[in-house]
Amino acid sequence: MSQPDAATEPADAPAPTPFHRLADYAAIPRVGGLALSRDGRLVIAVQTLDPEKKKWVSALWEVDPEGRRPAHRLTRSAPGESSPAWAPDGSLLFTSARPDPEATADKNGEPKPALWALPPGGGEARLVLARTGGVAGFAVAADSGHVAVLASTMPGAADAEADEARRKERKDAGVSAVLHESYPVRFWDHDLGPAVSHVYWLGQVPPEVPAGTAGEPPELRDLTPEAGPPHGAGDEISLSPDGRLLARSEDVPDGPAGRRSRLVLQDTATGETRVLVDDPLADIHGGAFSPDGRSLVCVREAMSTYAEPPDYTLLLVDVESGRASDLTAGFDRWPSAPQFSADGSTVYFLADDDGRHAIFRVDLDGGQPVRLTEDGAYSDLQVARDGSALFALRSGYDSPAVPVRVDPTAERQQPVVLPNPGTIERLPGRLEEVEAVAADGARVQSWLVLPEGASADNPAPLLLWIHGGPLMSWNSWSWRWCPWVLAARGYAVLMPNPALSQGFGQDFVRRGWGEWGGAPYTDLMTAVDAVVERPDIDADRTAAMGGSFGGYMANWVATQTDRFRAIVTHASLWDLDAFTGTTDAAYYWEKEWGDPLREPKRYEQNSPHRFADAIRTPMLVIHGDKDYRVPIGEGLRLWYDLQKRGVPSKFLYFPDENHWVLTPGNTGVWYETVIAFLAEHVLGEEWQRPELV
Ligand SMILES: CC(=O)N[C@@H](C)C(=O)N[C@@H](C)C(=O)N[C@@H](C)C(=O)O
Repeated sequence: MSQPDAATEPADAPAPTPFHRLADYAAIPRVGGLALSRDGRLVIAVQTLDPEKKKWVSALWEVDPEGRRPAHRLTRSAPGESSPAWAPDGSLLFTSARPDPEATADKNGEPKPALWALPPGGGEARLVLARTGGVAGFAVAADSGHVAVLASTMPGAADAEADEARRKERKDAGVSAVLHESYPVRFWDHDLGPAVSHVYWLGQVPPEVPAGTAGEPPELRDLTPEAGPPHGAGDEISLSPDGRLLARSEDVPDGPAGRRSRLVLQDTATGETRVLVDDPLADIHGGAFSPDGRSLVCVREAMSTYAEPPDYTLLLVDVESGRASDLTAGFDRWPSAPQFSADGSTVYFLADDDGRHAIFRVDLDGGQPVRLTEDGAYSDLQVARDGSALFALRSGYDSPAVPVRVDPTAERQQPVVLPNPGTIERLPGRLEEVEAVAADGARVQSWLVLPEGASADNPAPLLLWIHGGPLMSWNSWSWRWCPWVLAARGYAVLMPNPALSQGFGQDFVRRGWGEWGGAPYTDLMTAVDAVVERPDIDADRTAAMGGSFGGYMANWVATQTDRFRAIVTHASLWDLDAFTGTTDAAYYWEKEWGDPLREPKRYEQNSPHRFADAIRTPMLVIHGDKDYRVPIGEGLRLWYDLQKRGVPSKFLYFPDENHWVLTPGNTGVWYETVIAFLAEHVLGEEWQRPELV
């Protein structure tokens, strides 16, 4: 079954859906980030293409929480606006690299994000705070309106001037080198050091000065003057409602080359710091204050070991004594992003559950968590101050993220979608949930996207898409890996959640722990075996693809079976030993796999490169040079190993992309190349080399 690619049709012919043409796909508005004010105003961040179509730019839109009026745009600037948060007086704070006569530009000429405020009644936004290294984030105290900011600062710089002078000195001397004395040195897509993040106390947002008057730059007090490499003061902060306390996750050494995080509390008036939760066997993340400021709820991640995967629970912590109790004991899911209810008697949180990322509620006086939402994946959870509603972003394979209103008392509900610019009117096919049973009896849940017209008379070619992580699951919309772009070209897309996937219980994770080539692989094959039995699927025309861990698995699939006609592998792990020493956080992986020199077993049994001779399937290798999570060496070595063996293969290389592909142009050629490669090998069409690569 093959459908014409609208890209080859006359440009003025209407495409049936925005997924048929990559240019239309790139132009769909993308909702991300939601903030609720204390008087119930709701704002979302919406990304759209800039006029040159070179990048996506975010703007803030106001959404009607009652769902009666259409959303309207609040901000407009070329660099865009993001990270919205309301102050109690109704002004809207956000970060933006938009120009301002008084804003400090980065001395390399790149404007950096600064803190801005939109007045309560609307009008012109004004600059609140600019730093040479930019404002990386901020927190607002819910009742008092005090503000703390995160800003990267050069070592030893006592104030903004010294920070700027040190940056200039390096620039003038032509120095970009960093001397490290502790591990790690990189994180996902950026280098660590020499500047590290500090937390500054801004206090109340300074009042607006009359037009034409130069206001004094606000005075900042460094709450973390001792912040040092590699991660400085961290990047997760929250303020108590009265602004008197600041909670943050602080990164500390864990063995000679490892890190873990603990929860610290600071008095914002004196800067005095005390460790609130510190557990040598766990990472402590986040920390949301109760409405009365007396408790905090945070996430405890029991660190993994060679024998056991990590496990997560919610801790309720008494601010005064530091006493912590487990709020979700016995709950066989991994809770995250907790928030107190308006009256402080309940905690709402998110957790992967059975191919969904649902909202849950747990009462402080005991009882098991209750799932509030039926389908979809939720994020950006916000609690209305009067307790009447929850607001969040909801996505799924049926919809990209859109703002929704959720009833805090109802169970397994479908939320009310609020008018917004990101709703998709029509998808090019339909979504089904399917399941299969593995040899050991485990249930393997999958999402199956079917193209329009797939039937027994017209069976669709099948694409197995493998998720990353691996401790994640397919449950939410992804612009990066969108099955509907492939469905619009006639493919059915199978997205299984094999062993190691989250949301199916701890035993399901254990089935694959340290044995990536075992149950995770066989579960995927079980899912494919079940789906190719369907009359609307063409069992002879199949391909497999995945990114990151999904890329590892795509490589592993290539070494284990010739059943697929083509394999696409993006940002993939190829040689597990080489990967472990060069990824940004080696200690994370060594917990599961062991030290490669002392405990080589898991590397030997699971590293795809050791089985390279078995590969017969044509492969498309994709990698970004700036990927510090799965370093480029993995892609280069894989490509060389394929070429050396004469395996039909191509290498789509992105010199300036990282673990993700972030620009519209590169995203376009990513999809175009994948589509062309699949068309050649799966559909038997002639190879069409994408023009621009
Ligand atoms: C510290 C760490 O490595 N964490 C993992 C979640 C991770 O980054 N895994 C990658 C190999 C991966 O698969 N990434 C996923 C999240 C992706 O989709 O890029």
